Amino acid sequence: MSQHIQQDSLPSYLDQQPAVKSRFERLKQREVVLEVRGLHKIYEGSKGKTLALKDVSFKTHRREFVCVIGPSGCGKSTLIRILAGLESYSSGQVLVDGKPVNGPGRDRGMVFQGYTLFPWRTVKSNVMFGLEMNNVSRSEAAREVDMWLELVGLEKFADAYPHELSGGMKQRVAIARALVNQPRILLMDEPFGALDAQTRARMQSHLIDIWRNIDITILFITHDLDEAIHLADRILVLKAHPGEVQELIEVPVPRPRSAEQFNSPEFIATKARLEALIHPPQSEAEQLVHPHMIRLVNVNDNVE
Ligand SMILES: Nc1ncnc2c1ncn2[C@@H]1O[C@H](COP(=O)(O)OP(=O)(O)OP(=O)(O)O)[C@@H](O)[C@H]1O
Repeated sequence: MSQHIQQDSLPSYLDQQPAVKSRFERLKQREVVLEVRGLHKIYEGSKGKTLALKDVSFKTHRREFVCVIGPSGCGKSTLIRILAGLESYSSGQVLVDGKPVNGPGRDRGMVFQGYTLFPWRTVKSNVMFGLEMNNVSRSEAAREVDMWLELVGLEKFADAYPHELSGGMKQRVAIARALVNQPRILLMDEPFGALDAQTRARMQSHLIDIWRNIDITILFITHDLDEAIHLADRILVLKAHPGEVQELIEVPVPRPRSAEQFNSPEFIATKARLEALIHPPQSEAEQLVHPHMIRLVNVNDNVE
């Protein structure tokens, strides 16, 4: 497919091929695993109150892959921390399988951007941690851990320590650790944000493989529009100040997904829509506002 598809010859991101359309119809008939209703979050800080989330509502169906994107400060991390039960909310409801979320629970696994492994524990012992917390017997835990390490392709590194692993491998351990409790939802906050481009692409396909093979619903935060389109069934687009739902986009790119699709008309049309939502053209007045640049040190040479 040509890299240079003219914007005006693009299909609409709302157009869906029959296979994509029927997949969404089936998806919407699956049970709702996560429901967020009228969620508000107000932070009270030294500078007064910040309305971080305003009336956020959406539903996620079983085995759906939802990505959340939006400009910096739109409340993505606040949202995922509330869903994980790590942050309180001011009003609204968060329901997992119809039950209100009041704190962290086994039904939700979490993977963060930073490497959050315990450096003094081996890979196996890191993955076992979640099971120990839930009082699973050692023999059962060992069996479970072996299975999950195999799923993320790290069985040969079971006895390695985190400092012996690459960034991608550490995130695979973090994924195994989140999945070992067999949660209903995997909450991922920019999990591949610190990886180099090649490792990131490999981790994306790996995550798709895992998701296809197990009964898991994924909510994945990213800044990267390509990543969101490549991974998601639907993309929740938030806007900032206050963080509100702008649109919930059904990604028209067929599955199975592959790197070749990055240049397909559906992909490009979806990306153009996301860009228009996230980086709307600046008004003339806004364009005129430049930060005041001051020269802090004496420099004589001209760099241009
Ligand atoms: N603990 C806090 N106290 C006060 N305000 C906060 C706190 N945490 C976040 N905020 C504010 O809430 C809003 C949403 O922040 P949040 O970190 O959730 O956004 P984000 O979309 O994840 O940002 P980024 O993409 O830059 O990580 C911002 O205006 C932020 O300044």
